[in-house]
Amino acid sequence: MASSILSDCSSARLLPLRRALLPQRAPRIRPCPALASPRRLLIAARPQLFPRPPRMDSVPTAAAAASSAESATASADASAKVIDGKLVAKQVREEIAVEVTKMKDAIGIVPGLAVILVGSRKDSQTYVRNKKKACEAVGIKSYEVNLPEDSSEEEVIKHISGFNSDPSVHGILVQLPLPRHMNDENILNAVSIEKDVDGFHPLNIGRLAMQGRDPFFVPCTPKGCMELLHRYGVEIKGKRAVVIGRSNIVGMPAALLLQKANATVSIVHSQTKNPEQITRQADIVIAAVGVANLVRGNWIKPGAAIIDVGINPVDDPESPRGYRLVGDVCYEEASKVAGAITPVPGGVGPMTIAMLLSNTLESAKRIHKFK
Ligand SMILES: NC(=O)C1=CN([C@@H]2O[C@H](COP(=O)(O)OP(=O)(O)OC[C@H]3O[C@@H](n4cnc5c(N)ncnc54)[C@H](OP(=O)(O)O)[C@@H]3O)[C@@H](O)[C@H]2O)C=CC1
Ligand SMILES: Nc1nc(=O)c2c([nH]1)NC[C@@H]1CN(c3ccc(C(=O)N[C@@H](CCC(=O)O)C(=O)O)cc3)C=[N+]21
Repeated sequence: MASSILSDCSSARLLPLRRALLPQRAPRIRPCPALASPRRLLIAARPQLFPRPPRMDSVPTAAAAASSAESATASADASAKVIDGKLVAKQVREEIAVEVTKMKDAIGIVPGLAVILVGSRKDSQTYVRNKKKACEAVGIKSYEVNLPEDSSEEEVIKHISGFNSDPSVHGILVQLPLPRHMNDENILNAVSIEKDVDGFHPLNIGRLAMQGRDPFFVPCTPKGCMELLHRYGVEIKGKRAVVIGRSNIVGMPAALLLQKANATVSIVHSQTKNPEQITRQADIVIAAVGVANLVRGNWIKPGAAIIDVGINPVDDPESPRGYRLVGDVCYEEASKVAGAITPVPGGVGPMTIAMLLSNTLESAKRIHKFK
């Protein structure tokens, strides 16, 4: 039966349609062996992960965060706390909306975000549309430029330069991936670091990596992961963390942030031997790979906090879209072992957009010296 096959982490299939939409990434999905029974022993041994209530002391926050932790659910045999990114992102957006209004009333400035999209990938168009909607909802002004797939680097850079010198724009985002003929580095380098709300400029990444320096902006997805850990009261200092994936936009900055927060960090990548064994030592796992259900239940230390960044479309004839999204972590298995876990969808994704709004507000405040 299709539905039971799809609920099994071992047999979800990457959607062929989406395969065509992901030219820079080969389809990656792990057929997994049947569940081994010893994992069940781990469940009994699961220690207490959350000795204290969730903290709410970082990005603008509200009492609602407490209710997010309280609303964390546990299904019949899945006992991990659900880290509800959708709910936290909503709270963050509400807090940003308040700040935007305050700023507008006090100094007449409305934060502005410019998004540049090159080409016509359906997934990128959807992301850009969602970003625009999110901006509108909190009162941030959005500017959008759509360029054809065969545009030159110079054309893209011309638009970036225009936004760099436009005082109504406080944040600039170039949607990735760019067409193959373009050099990402040349383009990302052209964004003024003061407006680099994605945090992808090499100088921002360099500052993130250095002791005693701070970047202008922290990349949105890793920032969202950290925010979820903070808001759910997951202790980071002195803990062992494993980041699976080392991309410039997620894995690498996530590892830097965990390290800055005083975790002891290991990075697992495509050439790592024994990734299961390394991951099993972690109190905190951030998975950012792009392989559906790569991380199985037996990779996880009982009680660990799992942040699943992966967004992988898999066939689902029962879903209206014909596919559904799953993470890099086999949720079904992991939620029986972990102490807390983000779902996909509804985990890190909505936080990425919320952090983009947060970075745009932060930029406008900094540029206009508004506290
Ligand atoms: N939720 C959100 O907001 C966001 C979600 N994403 C999703 O996160 C996932 C990762 O994205 P991104 O970082 O851009 O992907 P990349 O393809 O750029 O990087 C993937 C990383 O995973 C590593 N990797 C690949 N295969 C394995 C494996 N079998 N075992 C261990 N490591 C492996 C690669 O290693 P190596 O370096 O050796 O090649 C690489 O470092 C995707 O599913 C993407 O859609 C991305 C951005 C935002
Ligand atoms: N310059 C740039 N900055 C980015 O931050 C960037 C990018 N390029 N290119 C693509 C990736 C991917 N990304 C996501 C954002 C939101 C969701 C998201 O909201 N996902 C929903 C599901 C959405 C759905 O149902 O389709 C969720 O996980 O709940 C996912 C992925 C940002 N990225």
